[in-house]
Amino acid sequence: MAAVLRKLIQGRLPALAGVLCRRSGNEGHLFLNSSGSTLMQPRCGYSSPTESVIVEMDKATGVALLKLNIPPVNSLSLPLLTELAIVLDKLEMDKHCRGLILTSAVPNIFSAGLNLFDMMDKPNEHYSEFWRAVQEIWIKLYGSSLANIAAINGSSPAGGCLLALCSDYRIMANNPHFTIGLNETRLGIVAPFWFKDTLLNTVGKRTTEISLNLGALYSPTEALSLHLVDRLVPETQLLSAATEEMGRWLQVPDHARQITKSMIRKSTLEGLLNQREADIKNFVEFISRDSIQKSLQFYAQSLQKQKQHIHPPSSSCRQQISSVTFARSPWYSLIQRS
Ligand SMILES: CCCCCCCCCCC/C=C/C(=O)SCCNC(=O)CCNC(=O)[C@H](O)C(C)(C)COP(=O)(O)OP(=O)(O)OC[C@H]1O[C@@H](n2cnc3c(N)ncnc32)[C@H](O)[C@@H]1OP(=O)(O)O
Repeated sequence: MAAVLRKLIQGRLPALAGVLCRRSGNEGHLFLNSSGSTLMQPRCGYSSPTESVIVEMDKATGVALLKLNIPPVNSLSLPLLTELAIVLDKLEMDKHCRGLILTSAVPNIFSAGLNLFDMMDKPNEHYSEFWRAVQEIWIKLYGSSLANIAAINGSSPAGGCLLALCSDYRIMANNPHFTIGLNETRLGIVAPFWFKDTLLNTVGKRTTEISLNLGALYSPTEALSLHLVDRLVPETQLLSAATEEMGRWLQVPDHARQITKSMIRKSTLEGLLNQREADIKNFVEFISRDSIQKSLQFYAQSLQKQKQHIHPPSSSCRQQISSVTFARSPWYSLIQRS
């Protein structure tokens, strides 16, 4: 079974594998730049603010801390997804790496989900390439043989929530301004079946039904009560809590944990692996419809407008606006009763 998981992961993006550069003089740190070309060039200074995926490897424990670093909101664009795929391959192939903690280097945002502009006003070839990259990340993360903990240090809508759902365990910073959930229907789009399956496997059918249909975004406290996340901690303790939790997962022999994980996730993974091309075709057909494009444009504009109403838009104020707009969910009480 572990071999099945490994096979799922290896052999994808083979041309890109192995091009990570290791920072000389700072052992165990991998840094990638959002420009594909720089990936090929070993560099000695990596403190530029344009680093989009940062990996800090603790060689003593074999735990990699992976930080998404694309301000302002860590939206999952095609270049970011491509880089992330390379990093995940590299970590999977590193025999010393046993665990992965996924978090964000951007204050208050874990990830804003898929980059809206990769789904708007583009040729079908772009949609197709973009969706393949989204699939790839899900396959790698959901099928990862590593113990994987999400340290959710900010808002995490839609694709951001999906990233967190791929982990084995989710710890969220207990900040009432943060929200998490699959809110796709609020944008006039539809979460594909494998987003749905990932949520279903985590929170069960009734909560999935209500959450997905209504596009609900939850506060950390709500998310905990629905088992969308496993634990809340004060923001300042998030990384230490994730590290401590990782210790618990790494006490289990890797092969036993990997085979168990594979047994539980294999059929869900195969659901997509067996029909990737059809899923890409569906996505392209759906996203290129005029009505869907209009919905996305309207939504993207509404994000802009929220800011225009406030002068000047302090970051704490903007955070509150987003929370009020998307998070307060009257349907939450329905779930509580169900
Ligand atoms: C038959 C069925 C077939 C089905 C086939 C499949 C169908 C399609 C499936 C598609 C699945 C989609 C998944 C997704 O992930 S869609 C993305 C959803 N994301 C969101 O809804 C989040 C939107 N953003 C926010 O709510 C807030 O930005 C956030 C709470 C994350 C942060 O708030 P804050 O106030 O701090 O920041 P701003 O809102 O001011 O944003 C700053 C700038 O960032 C831009 N932005 C925000 N989110 C995105 C994004 N997702 N993509 C690109 N850009 C984004 C925002 O516009 C601001 O830009 P400017 O500074 O230029 O104004």
